[in-house]
Amino acid sequence: MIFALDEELDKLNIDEENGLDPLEDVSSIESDFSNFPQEQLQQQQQQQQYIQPLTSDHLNISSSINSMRNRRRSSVLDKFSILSPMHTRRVSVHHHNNEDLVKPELKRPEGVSEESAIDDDDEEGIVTDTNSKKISDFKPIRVLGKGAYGKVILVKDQESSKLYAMKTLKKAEILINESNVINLNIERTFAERTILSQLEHPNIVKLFYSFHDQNKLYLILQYVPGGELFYHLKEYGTLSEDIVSYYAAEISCALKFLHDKGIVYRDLKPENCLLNERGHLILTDFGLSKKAVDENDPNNEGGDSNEESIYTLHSIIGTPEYCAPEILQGLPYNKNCDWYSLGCLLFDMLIGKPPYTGNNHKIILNKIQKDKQGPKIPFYLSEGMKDMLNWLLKKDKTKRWDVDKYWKEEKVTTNGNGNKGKPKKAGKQRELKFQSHFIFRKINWELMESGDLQRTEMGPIVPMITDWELAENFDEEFTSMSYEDDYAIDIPKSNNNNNNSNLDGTITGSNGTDDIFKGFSFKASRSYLERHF
Ligand SMILES: Nc1ncnc2c1ncn2[C@@H]1O[C@H](COP(=O)(O)OP(=O)(O)OP(=O)(O)O)[C@@H](O)[C@H]1O
Repeated sequence: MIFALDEELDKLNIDEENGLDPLEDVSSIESDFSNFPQEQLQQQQQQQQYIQPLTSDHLNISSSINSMRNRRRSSVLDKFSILSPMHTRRVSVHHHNNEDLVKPELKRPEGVSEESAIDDDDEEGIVTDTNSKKISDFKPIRVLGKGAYGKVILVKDQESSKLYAMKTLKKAEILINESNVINLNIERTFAERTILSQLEHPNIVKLFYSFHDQNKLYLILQYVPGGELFYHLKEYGTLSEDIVSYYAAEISCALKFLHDKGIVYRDLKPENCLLNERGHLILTDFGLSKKAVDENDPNNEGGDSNEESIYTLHSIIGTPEYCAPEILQGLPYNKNCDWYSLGCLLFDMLIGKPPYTGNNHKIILNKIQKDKQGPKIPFYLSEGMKDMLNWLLKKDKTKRWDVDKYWKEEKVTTNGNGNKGKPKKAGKQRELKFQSHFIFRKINWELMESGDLQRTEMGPIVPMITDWELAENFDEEFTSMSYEDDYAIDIPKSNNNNNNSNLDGTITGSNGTDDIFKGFSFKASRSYLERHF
């Protein structure tokens, strides 16, 4: 369901309902933490190298909040019936009869070849649709989660006994939709496989294989056994500032990495943040991510006019409670929207709900617009945290912290006069370097950015795992589900009965989907597989 928000979310406005207002307006807080003594920071960092593993003191148990926390899925394209501003890709809201359905011209997204791999330096890196893995290579164990187009199942490689998370997507669900959404669905499906096949980052889920058969598409992903951050938030209610700062740093590293590659993530929310066995945060679900054209790239010769620039994306997409206001308004946006979503996620972790909630995007947008001074932030948060939230949650994107630009202090910090370069605020844009912010005083950015920290240290919440196959950190709502429907091995129908299927599962024929999913299969290079297992 698209932008379908649980009505229960409104009930989370417990403070308003009870006449209590623990929130204060801190929009005027623009304190500059650049003056925090650096030596003291470094000393602190050395002493307390990383944040200590979780103790009960770290957790602000809030049963009233956690009992009401509701899952917000699925985040797909919004169907804007009322708002239809300029630059908005309009998506129809009414249902068609089959006869009325105008079959769109289906096309594989630009840039997706029939063969692909992470490296081409070893021959295993290149696969075609016919020699990739197949469903029968994996034994299903249990369901881990459920998305818009299928389930995510914990599977075991029959040959190696390694565990993976297998994301299944039903072709019919992708294709049987309102006609003008189909191409966007296909684009979304390919985007996830293409983007993930090109990434390698310690805080981003790894894709090892992808393939398809007659009815489904499969992504064989790294199994992240610690479950969703959502699951842990549901358990604990809210988290301490130390823990939140740690996750903020890990998510920021992943977002910055994506942005540097021209990718906007667009779907940051606790359901898409998983914890690995060491308690580090792993971003998953790249179905809404977009690799956009860099207008400044001299190699970009204009290209397809349908391509959206990284500087100006228009699709209305995401989960409204974590969406930047410009997206909700249907205005052009850029990678800066991910930093607003980070603000919403931090707010949620600290307070128990995102800054604005409501039954639909319009209610949320109204609330954002009504709140001239920005969201109300509780008085009990530290000044540093208030400052961070305030700068990320600026509704005017031109005033929002441009984290990509002001990411970190360059190595040489002296200006022409030999004075130490001092971060400053100029006009309305914040020029303080993100990594130097007070809330990150305990983070060793160098280790984190290199991935060494994730390899050698535990994160702040180390999930309880007695047996990886039990998937103990996943909601029973999912683990108790049947996987029969999503795992069924398709027996391709023979070619001479006009049923449009080939032995490799690709569809050919006159059903309008000719070869549309061809090129979906992928196998990571041998070196990549060896590095991660
Ligand atoms: N690599 C993984 N390891 C463990 N669990 C996973 C993994 N990937 C996904 N999951 C689980 O499955 C759930 C659904 O996965 P995902 O968000 O990728 O599906 P989706 O179809 O894109 O969902 P949505 O429709 O909500 O966007 C996740 O929230 C998570 O609980």
